[in-house]
Amino acid sequence: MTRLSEMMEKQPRLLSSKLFQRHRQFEVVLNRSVLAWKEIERSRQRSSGISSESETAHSHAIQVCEIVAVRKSEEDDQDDTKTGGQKKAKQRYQLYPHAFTVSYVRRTGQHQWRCSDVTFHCANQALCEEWIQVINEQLSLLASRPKSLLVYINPYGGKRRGKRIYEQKVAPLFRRASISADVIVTERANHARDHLKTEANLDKYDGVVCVGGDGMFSEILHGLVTRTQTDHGVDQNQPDAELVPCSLRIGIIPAGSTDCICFATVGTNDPVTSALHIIVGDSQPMDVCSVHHNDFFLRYSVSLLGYGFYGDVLTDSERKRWLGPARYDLSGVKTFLSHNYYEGTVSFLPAEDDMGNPRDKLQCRSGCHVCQHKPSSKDKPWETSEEKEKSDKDSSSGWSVIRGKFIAINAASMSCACPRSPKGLSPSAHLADGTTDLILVRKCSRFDFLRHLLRHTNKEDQFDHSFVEVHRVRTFRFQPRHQEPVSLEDLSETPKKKGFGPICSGQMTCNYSKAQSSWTCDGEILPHAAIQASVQCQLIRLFARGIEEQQQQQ
Ligand SMILES: CCCCCCCCCCCCC/C=C/[C@@H](O)[C@H](CO)NC(=O)CCCCCCCCCCCCCCC
Ligand SMILES: Nc1ncnc2c1ncn2[C@@H]1O[C@H](COP(=O)(O)OP(=O)(O)OP(=O)(O)O)[C@@H](O)[C@H]1O
Ligand SMILES: [Ca+2]
Repeated sequence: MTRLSEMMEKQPRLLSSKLFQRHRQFEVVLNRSVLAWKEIERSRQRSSGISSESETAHSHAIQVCEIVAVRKSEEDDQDDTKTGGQKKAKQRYQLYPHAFTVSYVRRTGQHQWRCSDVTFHCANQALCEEWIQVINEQLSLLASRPKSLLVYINPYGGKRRGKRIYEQKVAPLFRRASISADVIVTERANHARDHLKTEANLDKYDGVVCVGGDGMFSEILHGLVTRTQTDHGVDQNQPDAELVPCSLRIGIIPAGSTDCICFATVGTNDPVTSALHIIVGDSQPMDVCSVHHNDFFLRYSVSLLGYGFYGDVLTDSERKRWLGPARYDLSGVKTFLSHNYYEGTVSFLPAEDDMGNPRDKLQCRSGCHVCQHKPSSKDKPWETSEEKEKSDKDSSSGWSVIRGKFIAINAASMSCACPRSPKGLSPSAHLADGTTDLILVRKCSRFDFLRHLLRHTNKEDQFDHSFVEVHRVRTFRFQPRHQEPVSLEDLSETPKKKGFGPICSGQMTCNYSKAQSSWTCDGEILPHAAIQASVQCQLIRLFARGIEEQQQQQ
């Protein structure tokens, strides 16, 4: 076949017909990108001088790429039967028994999507079949849509509703869109990760879906990234290794406690919305931060890598798993009252100036320009501030070094927006820019820290405090103080950690050598306090499109 005839073959056919919907006649047009229908009666009224006010209400357009499926209608598909007009529907069905139903994405506000149906009646069977065939031809040209998925369900995540959510809300939509799914209900923690790492035949699939929370997503991330590196002979233990991006996209059906990754990539944590993003084949690249201790790989992070406050909250909340999502609030209050601080040294390599900065109020949204701009060199540092203490070696290589007493050290590779904090830990962090926002909260009063925390829940700037600084970085290191060579002067200082009430209490004692917190890495506790973290730009892709700027109500 010649190239021209090949191209002709791939060109979708266009259609235009007069079809019926309810008791009205519509001009229905399908072109390359849009299916549109407009009521014929109303247009005539307009041309005869009668008000055309209601015309827009009766003219609709949907993007072909947002059509879920088309099928031959059953009698039940008649719109009027649902709205009580059974008699009319029956009459029309007898008059025009040949009908087809198009299922499509409808936006309902708050970034939520729903699957809606519209049914068109045709004058004859051939026309009806032609419409179904042409719409299906168009859908088959959408190459980014998955046909086959591997689904892992955590039956114990969040409020333990994962299985029900999948069976009742997601599986019917996948069936409607002719997506085949192999489902594995996990039997233990790390079941999904281990299966992906070694057993799963990934050639069969166009994507992997997890039904659960951020912990379950983390399992899929680790399974898929590790599998990809193994297949390509890349050693994850080398902090400088150039990791190979994963070819399969990941879908998240939210059914967990925090669902921060779903929330920050879709704008809501709603299972039906996520299922529809998978069906239409959306693709959102995402940064992954690799975390090492010396030359030993620890974990990957996509959301929050936190030491001090959040590390302590997570450590405490692990013992309260039975409480479900409320465990974070209880441990949060307890940790807040403990008011601990930790000493150490943070070194980081700042991102270039043109990568924006965490306080520029440029939020990462669908089609984000910052994320589309790929830096030419990873090593060009931005200018470092004078206040920072720098060793000769470090200043020459572009590293900034900050030594201090910190209540929290947080690295947010994405905004970390979630229902608890709708704008997130770093509202202007980007999903796929190859950087993480490093937030340092220095020792301050309880009252000041509370003011800072509260700003995560309102519109005020949580970085606008003298004790908070934030840097956009490509890589950073942390060294807790007690692991550094200790000078006599250091030893004469007071203990580095204070508790609430009795000074020696809880998980830590006043023992100087234990004055450390732990890192929480997307909700998992790391076994080492001294770490090195590097952002791997766009290592994975999700079935998402980022948060949409404007809600088009339909
Ligand atoms: C006064 C209200 C202040 C509210 C401040 C809320 C800030 C919340 C920021 C949430 C950031 C979540 C980042 C998500 C990370 C996920 O990868 C991870 C795995 O699911 N989840 C957590 O680490 C789970 C982290 C959960 C952290 C909950 C922290 C709750 C703090 C409550 C402090 C109460 C102080 C009360 C004083 C009277
Ligand atoms: N069958 C299982 N039994 C026990 N634990 C499991 C099972 N399957 C997965 N897990 C583990 O459960 C943990 C929590 O899962 P998930 O993220 O789905 O729910 P969650 O309640 O939101 O937790 P998180 O707050 O960590 O996001 C995960 O770390 C995962 O490894
Ligand atoms: Ca990022």
